[in-house]
Amino acid sequence: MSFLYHHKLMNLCTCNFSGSYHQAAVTTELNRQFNLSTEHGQTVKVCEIVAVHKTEDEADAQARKTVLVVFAVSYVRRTRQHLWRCADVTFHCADQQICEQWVQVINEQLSLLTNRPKNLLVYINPYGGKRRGERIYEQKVAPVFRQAGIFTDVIVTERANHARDHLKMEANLDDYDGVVCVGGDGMFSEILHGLVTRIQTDHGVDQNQPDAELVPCSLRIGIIPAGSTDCICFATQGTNDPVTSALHIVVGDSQPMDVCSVHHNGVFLKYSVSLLGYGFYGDVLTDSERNRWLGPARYDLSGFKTFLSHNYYGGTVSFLPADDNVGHPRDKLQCRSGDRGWNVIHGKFIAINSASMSCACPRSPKGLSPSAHLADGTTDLILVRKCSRLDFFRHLLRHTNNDDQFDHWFVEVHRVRKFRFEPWHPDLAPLEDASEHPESPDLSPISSLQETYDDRTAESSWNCDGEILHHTAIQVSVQCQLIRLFARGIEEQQDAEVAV
Ligand SMILES: CCCCCCCCCCCCC/C=C/[C@@H](O)[C@H](CO)NC(=O)CCCCCCCCCCCCCCC
Ligand SMILES: Nc1ncnc2c1ncn2[C@@H]1O[C@H](COP(=O)(O)OP(=O)(O)OP(=O)(O)O)[C@@H](O)[C@H]1O
Ligand SMILES: [Ca+2]
Repeated sequence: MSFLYHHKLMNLCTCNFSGSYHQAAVTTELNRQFNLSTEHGQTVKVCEIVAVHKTEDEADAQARKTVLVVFAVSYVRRTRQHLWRCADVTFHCADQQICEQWVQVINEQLSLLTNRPKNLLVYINPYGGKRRGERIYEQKVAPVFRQAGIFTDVIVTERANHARDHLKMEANLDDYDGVVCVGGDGMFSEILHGLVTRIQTDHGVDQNQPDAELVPCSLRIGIIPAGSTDCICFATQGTNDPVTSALHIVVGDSQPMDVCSVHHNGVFLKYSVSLLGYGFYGDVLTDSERNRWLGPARYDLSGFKTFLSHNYYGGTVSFLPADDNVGHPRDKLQCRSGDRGWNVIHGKFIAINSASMSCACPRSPKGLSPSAHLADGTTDLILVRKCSRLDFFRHLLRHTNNDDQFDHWFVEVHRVRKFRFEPWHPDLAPLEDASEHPESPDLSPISSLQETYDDRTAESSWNCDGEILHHTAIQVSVQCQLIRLFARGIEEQQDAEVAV
């Protein structure tokens, strides 16, 4: 008998068997990666099969006037730009027993994939982004989970911090293999805080100790993008598409990720996984909160306004470079305990950004720091000093094209493990910043906007993954691989099939 590839009636390669086809042979075939040898040479890996099920194909059976048994394999198909879709390939055969054997063996093989989640706790923010969280989940994600046989408990949040508090205090984490967040970066931040805090509490770890060794979370987090920026989702899978996210969850992907802990004078403030931004991105966020009703467009409006304000802020940044532990045999640094190798920079800054991942998002497909790594225990500290509006505009523009946004006299970038920021105290602030470029004329005529601006007293706020921090003096420390996502990082572009 032969298995027929639906529509094109292709023989399933090496499966042209007659008589009884015993289970071991089927397993061997599967172990050989389940080759659907079509004219396109397509291969489906067992680990990318979503589900297998017997189906009816009466119309086809009538047309051929034979009784055909049919089973369908749903699998992950890559389309363009890191988009994944669930595709079906249907097999026909005349022998019911063989058909059942195939279904059984494929299911057995799938059950051996222990990285796949079986029970998930899902939180939906109905107010994130364009307020489509519930619809996105019901229409695009729930059917994929159902098909893959995943059980879910779904909670639609009723207030801000509902998900965080539920995870922190109520949820029975033993019941689940993962937590799914339907929303944007702010909603992800809730899940992150709920989960990390819960694990530390359960293990008696005090988060207020900046040097505490935090306990990594065993539960993975899935992100179904339904927010305004969706940077964490975009930067970890290359697209902000709900179906793609659902499929990364189904196949049980695992991507470790660094988390920055932020303290103020020894008191824990927040965790961050993407952007910690003072100055420009802090001001954009503060302004945008007043215009939440505008949805994602609020960031463009506030970005434009903040750009025109052209504020800069005095302060001192100290950081511990990532390569400090390497040293040099002639650096005269003897082996002693305590913090060594801290660099200190005083200056007036338009922006101080710490990017723990690329922060790629639809607004900036390569992100704030295109080469930042997700799980290397470091964050990229980007210092944008006071410069003209035109220069800052050029710098921003380079986030949208292939030019190097760090290649400006007023921008420097350091890969660090820890950093601190201290705003200048008004009485102690130097009158002039020696680091300013001698030739940095402000070419724009908008200086009247700054009449009341005093850079010795002005303070910005920190944008911590889209949440405002209420302290400006902060200490930041990267916690290497504290959490894991249902993701695999951005895949090298493969020869994607064109969607039909
Ligand atoms: C000339 C065009 C330049 C466009 C430059 C775009 C750079 C965009 C870089 C985006 C980086 C996002 C980092 C992710 C941060 C998230 O944790 C956080 C929470 O979701 N999102 C934001 O804070 C939301 C941050 C949103 C920031 C939007 C900034 C828009 C700037 C617009 C400047 C306009 C200048 C026009 C002059 C004529
Ligand atoms: N039921 C709710 N009512 C009001 N606010 C909520 C509710 N559930 C969650 N939130 C809060 O809504 C805020 C924004 O949510 P979310 O991150 O999902 O969308 P966004 O801000 O539009 O997107 P992004 O963070 O990607 O820019 C979060 O800070 C979250 O705490
Ligand atoms: Ca990193």
